[in-house]
Amino acid sequence: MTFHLENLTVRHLAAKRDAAPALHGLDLVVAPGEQLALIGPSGAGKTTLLATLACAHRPDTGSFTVFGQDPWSLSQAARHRLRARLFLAPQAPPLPPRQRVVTSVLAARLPHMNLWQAFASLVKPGDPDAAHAALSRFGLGDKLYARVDRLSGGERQRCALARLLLSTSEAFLVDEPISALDPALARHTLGTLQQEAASRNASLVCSLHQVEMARAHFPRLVGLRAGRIMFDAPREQVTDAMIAALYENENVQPHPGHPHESPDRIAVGACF
Ligand SMILES: Nc1ncnc2c1ncn2[C@@H]1O[C@H](COP(=O)(O)OP(=O)(O)OP(=O)(O)O)[C@@H](O)[C@H]1O
Repeated sequence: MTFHLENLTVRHLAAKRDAAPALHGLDLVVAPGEQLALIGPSGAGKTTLLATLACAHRPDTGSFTVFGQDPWSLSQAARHRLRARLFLAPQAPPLPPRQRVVTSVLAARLPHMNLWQAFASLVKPGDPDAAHAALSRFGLGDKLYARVDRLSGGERQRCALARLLLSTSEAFLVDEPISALDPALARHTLGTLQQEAASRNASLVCSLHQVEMARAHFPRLVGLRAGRIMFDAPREQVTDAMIAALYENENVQPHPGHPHESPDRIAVGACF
């Protein structure tokens, strides 16, 4: 199995001692090549679960294995090697702003370079053709030599995903990859991720706020709410009622304006 979680509880280090854990008693098994979408309201624990799978959060209790190994019983060096088999794509990728896109994408190969090769690749990109091919699959072939800080939010997200194509990872953990994309690009991006995962039999765990996209694209849906798994089922078995229960009472109430702030006053204030 790629991931095996039993009764896993995870608490953020920065959380108050009496705060509820971010994840409670989770049971989850993900096989090689399996593709699943994590859905659930804001704060449900999707990002925490992805980071836990990526061995970035140490669970409080329960059992957790990645490729059959408990990462937290390994030495730091062994855990680092295990992590190199996983690719975590965060929602806001921390790409160095002044770097060229080509250098940023080729950084996916740094774990396999010695110090000298790594330094040389920062000065002169080693394999721009590979970076170009990866970017092209996300529709960004023309951005090869652009600076990262001149990309739009959606382009930056896809630039980070292009790194995934150059990695040798066996599991992809992707946090809201389409949050900044229009519907056509979103479909294309999910399709590319899924194709890549299928071609290397990698597991794909992807968090999404777009429930209909999750239902349309992923064979298995895991619904998280308040840190607990509400359902884990093939998409055919996920009903509208289950989705409604997952998001129940999550509608945000509009913020009441101050009584003296008429829209006119706010608009005038905005002009000055
Ligand atoms: N670094 C942190 N320190 C303390 N608590 C945190 C931290 N990060 C997240 N949390 C808390 O953990 C819980 C789960 O957060 P998480 O970011 O995993 O949710 P999410 O489902 O990914 O939300 P969203 O859809 O808004 O991204 C929330 O209650 C959140 O406030």
